[in-house]
Amino acid sequence: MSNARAPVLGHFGAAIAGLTSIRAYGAEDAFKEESLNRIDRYTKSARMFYNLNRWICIRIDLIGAAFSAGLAAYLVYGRGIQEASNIGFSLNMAVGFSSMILWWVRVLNEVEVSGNSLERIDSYIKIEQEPKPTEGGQPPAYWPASGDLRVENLSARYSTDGPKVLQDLSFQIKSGERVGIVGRTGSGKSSLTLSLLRCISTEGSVYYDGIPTSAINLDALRSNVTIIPQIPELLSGTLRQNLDPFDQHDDAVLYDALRSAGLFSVQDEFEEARLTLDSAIASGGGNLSVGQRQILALARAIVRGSKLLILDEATSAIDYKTDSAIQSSLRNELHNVTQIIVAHRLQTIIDADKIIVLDAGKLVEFGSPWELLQNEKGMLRALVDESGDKDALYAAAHGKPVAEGESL
Ligand SMILES: Nc1ncnc2c1ncn2[C@@H]1O[C@H](COP(=O)(O)OP(=O)(O)OP(=O)(O)O)[C@@H](O)[C@H]1O
Repeated sequence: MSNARAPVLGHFGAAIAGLTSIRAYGAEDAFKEESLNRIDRYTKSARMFYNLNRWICIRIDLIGAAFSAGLAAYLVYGRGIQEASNIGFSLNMAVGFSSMILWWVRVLNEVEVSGNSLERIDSYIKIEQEPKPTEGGQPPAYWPASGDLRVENLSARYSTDGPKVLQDLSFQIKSGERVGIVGRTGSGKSSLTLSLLRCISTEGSVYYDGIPTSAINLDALRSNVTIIPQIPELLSGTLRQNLDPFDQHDDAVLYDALRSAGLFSVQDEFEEARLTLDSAIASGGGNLSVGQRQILALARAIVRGSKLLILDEATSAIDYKTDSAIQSSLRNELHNVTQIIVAHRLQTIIDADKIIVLDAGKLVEFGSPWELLQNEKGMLRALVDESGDKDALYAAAHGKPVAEGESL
Protein backbone atom coordinates (compact mmCIF):
# COMPACT_ATOMS: atom_id res chain seq x y z
CA MET A 1 0.00 0.00 0.00
CA SER A 2 2.86 2.38 0.78
CA ASN A 3 4.49 1.56 -2.55
CA ALA A 4 1.27 2.29 -4.41
CA ARG A 5 0.61 5.60 -2.62
CA ALA A 6 3.80 7.45 -3.74
CA PRO A 7 3.01 7.26 -7.50
CA VAL A 8 -0.48 8.72 -6.87
CA LEU A 9 0.94 11.70 -4.99
CA GLY A 10 3.85 12.10 -7.44
CA HIS A 11 1.55 12.14 -10.45
CA PHE A 12 -0.79 14.59 -8.76
CA GLY A 13 2.08 16.95 -7.90
CA ALA A 14 3.49 16.76 -11.43
CA ALA A 15 0.06 17.44 -12.94
CA ILE A 16 -0.47 20.51 -10.76
CA ALA A 17 3.02 21.85 -11.60
CA GLY A 18 2.50 21.33 -15.33
CA LEU A 19 -1.15 22.34 -15.49
CA THR A 20 -0.54 25.00 -18.14
CA SER A 21 1.35 22.63 -20.43
CA ILE A 22 -1.25 19.87 -19.95
CA ARG A 23 -4.02 22.27 -20.98
CA ALA A 24 -1.98 23.73 -23.83
CA TYR A 25 -1.36 20.28 -25.34
CA GLY A 26 -4.89 19.04 -24.59
CA ALA A 27 -3.47 16.14 -22.55
CA GLU A 28 -6.13 16.30 -19.81
CA ASP A 29 -7.65 12.91 -20.70
CA ALA A 30 -4.33 11.07 -20.74
CA PHE A 31 -3.43 12.55 -17.37
CA LYS A 32 -6.85 11.77 -15.93
CA GLU A 33 -6.61 8.16 -17.10
CA GLU A 34 -3.12 7.71 -15.69
CA SER A 35 -4.24 9.26 -12.44
CA LEU A 36 -7.25 6.93 -12.20
CA ASN A 37 -5.06 3.90 -12.96
CA ARG A 38 -2.71 4.83 -10.15
CA ILE A 39 -5.59 5.50 -7.77
CA ASP A 40 -7.07 2.09 -8.71
CA ARG A 41 -3.81 0.35 -7.89
CA TYR A 42 -3.63 2.14 -4.57
CA THR A 43 -7.29 1.51 -3.76
CA LYS A 44 -6.90 -2.23 -4.39
CA SER A 45 -4.16 -2.59 -1.82
CA ALA A 46 -5.72 -0.05 0.56
CA ARG A 47 -9.01 -1.93 0.47
CA MET A 48 -7.27 -5.22 1.14
CA PHE A 49 -5.42 -3.60 4.03
CA TYR A 50 -8.58 -2.23 5.66
CA ASN A 51 -10.51 -5.47 5.05
CA LEU A 52 -7.78 -7.46 6.78
CA ASN A 53 -7.94 -4.99 9.59
CA ARG A 54 -11.68 -5.59 10.00
CA TRP A 55 -11.13 -9.36 9.71
CA ILE A 56 -8.70 -9.43 12.60
CA CYS A 57 -10.82 -6.94 14.61
CA ILE A 58 -13.97 -9.08 14.44
CA ARG A 59 -12.13 -12.26 15.31
CA ILE A 60 -10.24 -10.79 18.21
CA ASP A 61 -13.42 -9.13 19.50
CA LEU A 62 -15.27 -12.47 19.27
CA ILE A 63 -12.50 -14.38 21.02
CA GLY A 64 -12.28 -11.61 23.65
CA ALA A 65 -16.06 -11.67 24.16
CA ALA A 66 -16.11 -15.49 24.43
CA PHE A 67 -13.27 -15.40 26.95
CA SER A 68 -14.96 -12.67 29.04
CA ALA A 69 -18.32 -14.52 28.91
CA GLY A 70 -16.64 -17.80 29.92
CA LEU A 71 -14.87 -16.06 32.77
CA ALA A 72 -18.11 -14.38 33.88
CA ALA A 73 -19.96 -17.73 33.85
CA TYR A 74 -17.17 -19.40 35.80
CA LEU A 75 -17.05 -16.61 38.37
CA VAL A 76 -20.81 -16.49 38.86
CA TYR A 77 -21.69 -20.17 38.67
CA GLY A 78 -18.35 -21.80 39.40
CA ARG A 79 -16.98 -23.20 42.62
CA GLY A 80 -17.48 -20.99 45.67
CA ILE A 81 -19.20 -17.67 45.56
CA GLN A 82 -16.72 -14.87 44.99
CA GLU A 83 -16.93 -11.36 46.27
CA ALA A 84 -18.63 -8.89 43.94
CA SER A 85 -15.59 -6.58 43.91
CA ASN A 86 -13.28 -9.44 42.76
CA ILE A 87 -15.68 -10.47 40.02
CA GLY A 88 -16.00 -6.86 38.80
CA PHE A 89 -12.24 -6.41 38.84
CA SER A 90 -11.55 -9.67 36.92
CA LEU A 91 -14.20 -8.99 34.28
CA ASN A 92 -12.95 -5.47 33.78
CA MET A 93 -9.38 -6.76 33.29
CA ALA A 94 -10.56 -9.48 30.88
CA VAL A 95 -12.37 -6.97 28.64
CA GLY A 96 -9.40 -4.56 28.74
CA PHE A 97 -6.98 -7.39 27.94
CA SER A 98 -8.73 -8.39 24.73
CA SER A 99 -8.75 -4.82 23.43
CA MET A 100 -5.03 -4.58 24.37
CA ILE A 101 -4.30 -7.61 22.18
CA LEU A 102 -6.00 -5.88 19.26
CA TRP A 103 -4.02 -2.75 19.90
CA TRP A 104 -0.76 -4.73 19.88
CA VAL A 105 -1.63 -6.44 16.61
CA ARG A 106 -2.32 -3.03 15.07
CA VAL A 107 0.95 -1.55 16.35
CA LEU A 108 3.02 -4.47 15.00
CA ASN A 109 1.26 -4.11 11.67
CA GLU A 110 2.05 -0.37 11.59
CA VAL A 111 5.72 -1.08 12.34
CA GLU A 112 5.90 -3.48 9.43
CA VAL A 113 4.29 -0.97 7.06
CA SER A 114 6.56 1.82 8.24
CA GLY A 115 9.54 -0.49 7.75
CA ASN A 116 9.03 0.25 4.08
CA SER A 117 10.19 3.81 4.63
CA LEU A 118 13.26 2.53 6.46
CA GLU A 119 14.03 0.25 3.53
CA ARG A 120 13.86 3.23 1.19
CA ILE A 121 16.11 5.37 3.38
CA ASP A 122 18.52 2.42 3.54
CA SER A 123 18.65 2.15 -0.25
CA TYR A 124 19.34 5.91 -0.53
CA ILE A 125 22.16 5.64 2.01
CA LYS A 126 23.79 2.85 0.02
CA ILE A 127 24.19 4.86 -3.22
CA GLU A 128 27.71 5.81 -4.18
CA GLN A 129 28.74 8.91 -2.21
CA GLU A 130 31.24 11.63 -3.03
CA PRO A 131 34.40 11.67 -0.88
CA LYS A 132 33.85 13.17 2.57
CA PRO A 133 35.80 16.29 3.63
CA THR A 134 39.04 15.49 5.43
CA GLU A 135 41.40 17.48 7.62
CA GLY A 136 44.17 17.23 5.00
CA GLY A 137 41.83 18.49 2.28
CA GLN A 138 41.37 21.92 3.88
CA PRO A 139 42.94 24.53 1.60
CA PRO A 140 45.05 27.33 3.14
CA ALA A 141 43.04 30.37 4.28
CA TYR A 142 44.46 32.62 1.56
CA TRP A 143 43.37 30.21 -1.18
CA PRO A 144 42.36 31.17 -3.82
CA ALA A 145 44.28 34.42 -4.12
CA SER A 146 43.96 34.40 -7.90
CA GLY A 147 41.88 32.72 -10.55
CA ASP A 148 44.87 31.03 -12.17
CA LEU A 149 43.83 27.75 -13.77
CA ARG A 150 46.13 25.06 -15.19
CA VAL A 151 44.69 21.94 -16.73
CA GLU A 152 46.95 18.99 -17.59
CA ASN A 153 45.86 15.91 -19.52
CA LEU A 154 42.30 16.14 -18.26
CA SER A 155 40.02 13.28 -19.28
CA ALA A 156 36.52 12.74 -17.99
CA ARG A 157 33.71 10.22 -18.14
CA TYR A 158 30.20 10.14 -16.70
CA SER A 159 30.47 6.62 -15.30
CA THR A 160 33.43 4.36 -14.57
CA ASP A 161 32.68 2.10 -17.55
CA GLY A 162 31.34 4.87 -19.83
CA PRO A 163 33.18 6.41 -22.78
CA LYS A 164 35.63 9.28 -22.30
CA VAL A 165 33.75 12.50 -23.02
CA LEU A 166 36.90 14.62 -22.62
CA GLN A 167 40.26 13.42 -23.86
CA ASP A 168 43.62 14.70 -22.64
CA LEU A 169 42.85 18.41 -22.47
CA SER A 170 45.74 20.67 -21.47
CA PHE A 171 45.59 24.45 -21.26
CA GLN A 172 46.41 27.29 -18.93
CA ILE A 173 44.30 30.35 -18.09
CA LYS A 174 45.84 33.33 -16.35
CA SER A 175 43.96 35.03 -13.54
CA GLY A 176 41.45 37.58 -14.77
CA GLU A 177 41.24 36.26 -18.33
CA ARG A 178 37.96 35.80 -20.14
CA VAL A 179 37.98 32.50 -21.96
CA GLY A 180 35.26 31.32 -24.30
CA ILE A 181 34.56 27.66 -24.97
CA VAL A 182 33.01 26.84 -28.30
CA GLY A 183 32.28 23.65 -30.12
CA ARG A 184 29.42 21.85 -31.75
CA THR A 185 26.61 20.29 -29.74
CA GLY A 186 27.89 17.31 -27.76
CA SER A 187 31.55 18.32 -28.08
CA GLY A 188 32.01 18.36 -24.29
CA LYS A 189 31.63 22.02 -23.29
CA SER A 190 29.32 21.38 -20.34
CA SER A 191 31.33 18.28 -19.39
CA LEU A 192 34.47 20.43 -19.15
CA THR A 193 32.77 22.82 -16.72
CA LEU A 194 31.49 19.87 -14.66
CA SER A 195 34.92 18.27 -14.51
CA LEU A 196 36.47 21.52 -13.23
CA LEU A 197 34.07 21.22 -10.28
CA ARG A 198 34.76 17.45 -9.97
CA CYS A 199 31.10 16.65 -10.53
CA ILE A 200 32.04 13.79 -12.88
CA SER A 201 34.92 11.34 -12.61
CA THR A 202 38.14 12.76 -14.04
CA GLU A 203 41.73 11.76 -14.74
CA GLY A 204 44.64 14.18 -15.09
CA SER A 205 45.23 17.33 -13.03
CA VAL A 206 43.53 20.66 -12.61
CA TYR A 207 45.44 23.31 -10.63
CA TYR A 208 43.34 26.20 -9.29
CA ASP A 209 45.61 28.94 -7.95
CA GLY A 210 48.47 26.45 -7.83
CA ILE A 211 46.70 23.76 -5.78
CA PRO A 212 45.49 20.54 -7.44
CA THR A 213 41.71 20.41 -7.13
CA SER A 214 41.91 16.65 -6.45
CA ALA A 215 43.79 17.40 -3.21
CA ILE A 216 41.17 19.67 -1.67
CA ASN A 217 37.77 18.95 -0.18
CA LEU A 218 34.87 19.15 -2.58
CA ASP A 219 32.96 21.66 -0.44
CA ALA A 220 35.99 23.99 -0.35
CA LEU A 221 36.47 23.70 -4.11
CA ARG A 222 32.82 24.24 -4.99
CA SER A 223 32.32 27.16 -2.62
CA ASN A 224 35.21 28.92 -4.36
CA VAL A 225 33.97 28.46 -7.89
CA THR A 226 30.73 29.95 -9.12
CA ILE A 227 28.90 28.28 -11.96
CA ILE A 228 25.85 29.67 -13.66
CA PRO A 229 24.05 26.84 -15.43
CA GLN A 230 21.77 27.12 -18.45
CA ILE A 231 18.65 27.17 -16.28
CA PRO A 232 19.62 28.67 -12.93
CA GLU A 233 17.97 27.50 -9.73
CA LEU A 234 16.34 30.07 -7.45
CA LEU A 235 14.85 29.59 -3.99
CA SER A 236 11.43 30.70 -2.86
CA GLY A 237 11.67 33.90 -0.83
CA THR A 238 12.53 37.47 -1.66
CA LEU A 239 15.00 38.52 -4.29
CA ARG A 240 17.26 39.77 -1.48
CA GLN A 241 17.32 36.30 0.13
CA ASN A 242 18.20 34.79 -3.22
CA LEU A 243 21.13 37.12 -3.78
CA ASP A 244 22.43 36.99 -0.24
CA PRO A 245 21.02 33.97 1.64
CA PHE A 246 23.27 34.50 4.69
CA ASP A 247 22.56 38.23 5.04
CA GLN A 248 26.19 39.23 4.66
CA HIS A 249 25.87 42.26 2.38
CA ASP A 250 23.96 45.54 2.49
CA ASP A 251 21.43 46.68 -0.09
CA ALA A 252 23.89 48.96 -1.91
CA VAL A 253 26.12 45.97 -2.76
CA LEU A 254 23.11 43.94 -3.90
CA TYR A 255 21.80 46.79 -6.08
CA ASP A 256 25.25 47.24 -7.59
CA ALA A 257 25.34 43.55 -8.44
CA LEU A 258 21.89 43.75 -10.04
CA ARG A 259 23.02 46.74 -12.10
CA SER A 260 26.22 44.98 -13.19
CA ALA A 261 24.22 41.91 -14.14
CA GLY A 262 22.13 44.09 -16.46
CA LEU A 263 18.76 43.98 -14.69
CA PHE A 264 18.18 47.71 -15.03
CA SER A 265 18.86 47.65 -18.74
CA VAL A 266 15.97 45.21 -19.27
CA GLN A 267 13.38 46.86 -17.04
CA ASP A 268 11.97 50.33 -16.80
CA GLU A 269 12.28 52.13 -13.48
CA PHE A 270 8.57 52.95 -13.48
CA GLU A 271 7.35 49.59 -14.70
CA GLU A 272 4.73 48.19 -12.36
CA ALA A 273 6.08 44.64 -12.47
CA ARG A 274 9.73 45.65 -12.08
CA LEU A 275 11.92 43.53 -9.84
CA THR A 276 13.25 45.02 -6.61
CA LEU A 277 15.11 43.47 -3.71
CA ASP A 278 11.77 42.85 -1.97
CA SER A 279 10.08 41.13 -4.92
CA ALA A 280 8.79 37.67 -4.07
CA ILE A 281 10.38 34.79 -5.96
CA ALA A 282 8.44 31.56 -6.33
CA SER A 283 10.11 28.19 -5.76
CA GLY A 284 12.60 27.45 -8.57
CA GLY A 285 12.07 30.99 -9.89
CA GLY A 286 8.74 29.89 -11.40
CA ASN A 287 7.37 33.45 -11.56
CA LEU A 288 10.34 34.79 -13.57
CA SER A 289 11.32 34.40 -17.20
CA VAL A 290 14.41 32.30 -17.95
CA GLY A 291 16.25 35.49 -18.97
CA GLN A 292 15.42 37.20 -15.66
CA ARG A 293 16.55 34.10 -13.78
CA GLN A 294 19.86 34.19 -15.64
CA ILE A 295 20.32 37.86 -14.75
CA LEU A 296 19.64 37.14 -11.07
CA ALA A 297 22.05 34.19 -11.12
CA LEU A 298 24.69 36.49 -12.59
CA ALA A 299 24.04 39.05 -9.86
CA ARG A 300 24.35 36.30 -7.26
CA ALA A 301 27.67 35.27 -8.77
CA ILE A 302 28.91 38.88 -8.61
CA VAL A 303 27.87 39.09 -4.93
CA ARG A 304 29.69 35.82 -4.11
CA GLY A 305 32.92 37.25 -5.51
CA SER A 306 34.61 33.92 -6.43
CA LYS A 307 37.86 34.09 -8.36
CA LEU A 308 36.58 31.65 -10.96
CA LEU A 309 33.26 32.21 -12.67
CA ILE A 310 31.86 29.67 -15.11
CA LEU A 311 28.94 30.70 -17.29
CA ASP A 312 27.37 27.74 -19.09
CA GLU A 313 25.35 29.42 -21.85
CA ALA A 314 24.23 31.69 -19.05
CA THR A 315 23.02 34.41 -21.34
CA SER A 316 21.36 32.17 -23.91
CA ALA A 317 17.84 33.40 -23.06
CA ILE A 318 18.76 37.08 -23.10
CA ASP A 319 18.41 39.25 -26.19
CA TYR A 320 21.57 40.32 -27.98
CA LYS A 321 21.52 43.93 -26.73
CA THR A 322 21.16 42.99 -23.07
CA ASP A 323 23.69 40.19 -23.52
CA SER A 324 26.30 42.63 -24.80
CA ALA A 325 25.48 45.04 -21.92
CA ILE A 326 26.03 42.16 -19.47
CA GLN A 327 29.20 41.03 -21.18
CA SER A 328 30.66 44.52 -21.02
CA SER A 329 29.73 44.82 -17.31
CA LEU A 330 31.36 41.45 -16.69
CA ARG A 331 34.49 42.68 -18.43
CA ASN A 332 34.61 45.94 -16.50
CA GLU A 333 33.31 44.96 -13.08
CA LEU A 334 34.96 41.63 -12.42
CA HIS A 335 38.63 42.47 -12.16
CA ASN A 336 40.97 39.64 -11.46
CA VAL A 337 38.13 37.10 -11.84
CA THR A 338 38.74 34.35 -14.34
CA GLN A 339 35.68 33.85 -16.50
CA ILE A 340 35.03 30.71 -18.48
CA ILE A 341 32.14 31.26 -20.81
CA VAL A 342 30.42 28.47 -22.70
CA ALA A 343 28.50 30.10 -25.50
CA HIS A 344 26.56 29.06 -28.55
CA ARG A 345 26.35 32.67 -29.64
CA LEU A 346 29.76 33.57 -31.02
CA GLN A 347 29.21 37.32 -30.40
CA THR A 348 29.32 36.61 -26.66
CA ILE A 349 32.86 35.31 -26.68
CA ILE A 350 34.49 36.56 -29.87
CA ASP A 351 36.20 39.40 -27.97
CA ALA A 352 37.36 37.09 -25.15
CA ASP A 353 41.06 36.94 -24.30
CA LYS A 354 41.28 33.33 -25.38
CA ILE A 355 39.04 30.77 -26.99
CA ILE A 356 39.05 27.01 -26.50
CA VAL A 357 37.57 25.06 -29.38
CA LEU A 358 36.39 21.56 -28.52
CA ASP A 359 35.53 18.82 -30.96
CA ALA A 360 34.36 15.37 -29.86
CA GLY A 361 35.92 15.86 -26.42
CA LYS A 362 39.33 16.97 -27.75
CA LEU A 363 40.86 20.41 -27.56
CA VAL A 364 41.47 21.31 -31.19
CA GLU A 365 42.29 25.02 -30.89
CA PHE A 366 43.35 27.33 -28.09
CA GLY A 367 44.44 30.93 -28.48
CA SER A 368 43.26 34.48 -28.92
CA PRO A 369 40.26 34.80 -31.26
CA TRP A 370 42.13 36.86 -33.85
CA GLU A 371 45.02 34.39 -33.86
CA LEU A 372 42.65 31.46 -34.38
CA LEU A 373 40.79 33.24 -37.15
CA GLN A 374 44.03 33.50 -39.13
CA ASN A 375 44.06 29.74 -39.58
CA GLU A 376 42.14 29.17 -42.79
CA LYS A 377 41.47 25.53 -41.96
CA GLY A 378 40.67 26.33 -38.35
CA MET A 379 37.44 25.28 -36.72
CA LEU A 380 36.68 28.65 -35.13
CA ARG A 381 37.07 30.24 -38.54
CA ALA A 382 34.67 27.68 -39.99
CA LEU A 383 32.13 28.41 -37.23
CA VAL A 384 32.47 32.18 -37.78
CA ASP A 385 32.21 31.84 -41.55
CA GLU A 386 29.06 29.75 -41.18
CA SER A 387 27.40 32.36 -38.97
CA GLY A 388 25.14 35.11 -40.26
CA ASP A 389 27.16 38.12 -39.07
CA LYS A 390 30.61 37.08 -40.07
CA ASP A 391 31.93 40.62 -40.65
CA ALA A 392 30.86 41.90 -37.24
CA LEU A 393 32.51 38.87 -35.63
CA TYR A 394 35.81 39.43 -37.45
CA ALA A 395 35.70 43.10 -36.44
CA ALA A 396 35.00 42.26 -32.81
CA ALA A 397 37.80 39.67 -32.77
CA HIS A 398 40.20 42.18 -34.25
CA GLY A 399 39.08 44.80 -31.77
CA LYS A 400 38.29 47.42 -34.40
CA PRO A 401 35.50 48.04 -36.90
CA VAL A 402 36.20 46.75 -40.39
CA ALA A 403 35.92 49.32 -43.18
CA GLU A 404 33.65 48.42 -46.04
CA GLY A 405 35.45 46.45 -48.72
CA GLU A 406 38.47 45.79 -46.47
CA SER A 407 39.78 42.30 -46.86
CA LEU A 408 39.67 40.06 -43.82
N1 LIG B 1 24.61 12.69 -17.93
C1 LIG B 1 25.32 12.13 -18.93
N2 LIG B 1 25.61 10.81 -18.91
C2 LIG B 1 26.34 10.24 -19.90
N3 LIG B 1 26.84 10.91 -20.95
C3 LIG B 1 26.58 12.22 -21.03
C4 LIG B 1 25.82 12.91 -20.02
N4 LIG B 1 25.72 14.22 -20.37
C5 LIG B 1 26.41 14.34 -21.53
N5 LIG B 1 26.92 13.15 -21.93
C6 LIG B 1 27.74 12.90 -23.12
O1 LIG B 1 28.89 13.72 -23.06
C7 LIG B 1 29.21 14.25 -24.32
C8 LIG B 1 29.43 15.76 -24.21
O2 LIG B 1 28.21 16.37 -23.77
P1 LIG B 1 28.15 17.86 -23.26
O3 LIG B 1 26.83 18.05 -22.59
O4 LIG B 1 29.38 18.17 -22.49
O5 LIG B 1 28.19 18.64 -24.65
P2 LIG B 1 28.05 20.19 -24.95
O6 LIG B 1 29.19 20.53 -25.83
O7 LIG B 1 27.93 20.95 -23.69
O8 LIG B 1 26.69 20.22 -25.75
P3 LIG B 1 25.59 21.36 -25.85
O9 LIG B 1 26.19 22.44 -26.67
O10 LIG B 1 24.45 20.69 -26.53
O11 LIG B 1 25.26 21.78 -24.45
C9 LIG B 1 28.06 13.88 -25.25
O12 LIG B 1 28.54 12.88 -26.12
C10 LIG B 1 26.99 13.33 -24.37
O13 LIG B 1 26.38 12.23 -24.97
